[in-house]
Amino acid sequence: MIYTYTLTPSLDYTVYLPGFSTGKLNRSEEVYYYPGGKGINVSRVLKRLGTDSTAVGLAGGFTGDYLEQFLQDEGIRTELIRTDSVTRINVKIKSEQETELNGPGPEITEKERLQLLDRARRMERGDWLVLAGRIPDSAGADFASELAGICRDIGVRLAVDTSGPVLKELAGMQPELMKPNEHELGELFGVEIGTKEEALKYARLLVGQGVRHVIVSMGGEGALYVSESVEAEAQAPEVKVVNTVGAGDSLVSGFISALESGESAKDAFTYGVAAGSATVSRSDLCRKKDVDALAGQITVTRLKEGE
Ligand SMILES: Nc1ncnc2c1ncn2[C@@H]1O[C@H](COP(=O)(O)OP(=O)(O)O)[C@@H](O)[C@H]1O
Ligand SMILES: O=P(O)(O)OC[C@H]1O[C@](O)(COP(=O)(O)O)[C@@H](O)[C@@H]1O
Repeated sequence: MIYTYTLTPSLDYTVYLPGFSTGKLNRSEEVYYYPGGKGINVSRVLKRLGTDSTAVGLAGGFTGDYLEQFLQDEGIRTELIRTDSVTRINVKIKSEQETELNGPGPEITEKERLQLLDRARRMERGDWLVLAGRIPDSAGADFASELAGICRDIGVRLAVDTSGPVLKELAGMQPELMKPNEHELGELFGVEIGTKEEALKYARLLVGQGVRHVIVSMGGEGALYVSESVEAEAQAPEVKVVNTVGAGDSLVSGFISALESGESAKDAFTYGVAAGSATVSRSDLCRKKDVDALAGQITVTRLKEGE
């Protein structure tokens, strides 16, 4: 089973308008209320790609009710702990530019923290735990490393798609997959990353620390894949950009879904990039038929042989 962990879910209030000015009244023409949070997006895309998962996390208030119902209506298994904090609303403004306003995550109590850790203890060898999105300070400084320790002890494959100082700790705990974008990778090593060559250098350092698969996503530039035996670079296909929210999450979903179907890491990487780009071209995440079509158009260059 694949479990996605979202400590900071959201309702993504997504508005489209032709022009947006700060300090003025703006009227939007089209609005959507999508469930959000990175792990939630991973579960939604996995479902569309035909792979089941369970969305674990916290939900509260009217937005939490909406979120849970929405996921259940899509046939996604949920194990959301009900919390007193109202699930945040993240505002995504789509105009000439994309502007985002993300709220803080919930205040996590000690009881909730222990529940999240206990749930991981009941997972089985070979399961995936996808830890995605921000980890609020209230979860405690050692939450992520405790969770990673549980995964390591049981043999649960940990996929990490988060940001901030916790990335450094997790990199040393043998996660199966890390998917930083170039900025998160740079932050991890205290450098600015501007080219694929620089990204490759730091991705190799992560593999050297014991991460099995490293994917560095670089927006419209595509992505890099690095493991001990294979290194590859993918060009993203040209697509009309409608909404980039969830592109990184879709990449993670495409990669895991394809690996679970028995694809090689390189083919899974290609499928992941296709899923990321297919998501960008739609308002509400990718559809399988678009991912399948794009996967055939992606150029992947092997930088190192193997597998
Ligand atoms: N403008 C774009 N055009 C085509 N594909 C894109 C674009 N932006 C993102 N993607 C696809 O989505 C993937 C993840 O995007 P990225 O923005 O790097 O992730 P994150 O959301 O984690 O920052 C990219 O590797 C690429 O495949
Ligand atoms: O575009 P990405 O990075 O894949 O993730 C998008 C998701 O992340 C969020 O922006 C939340 O991010 P954080 O948990 O890092 O605050 C959600 O609103 C959105 O659904």
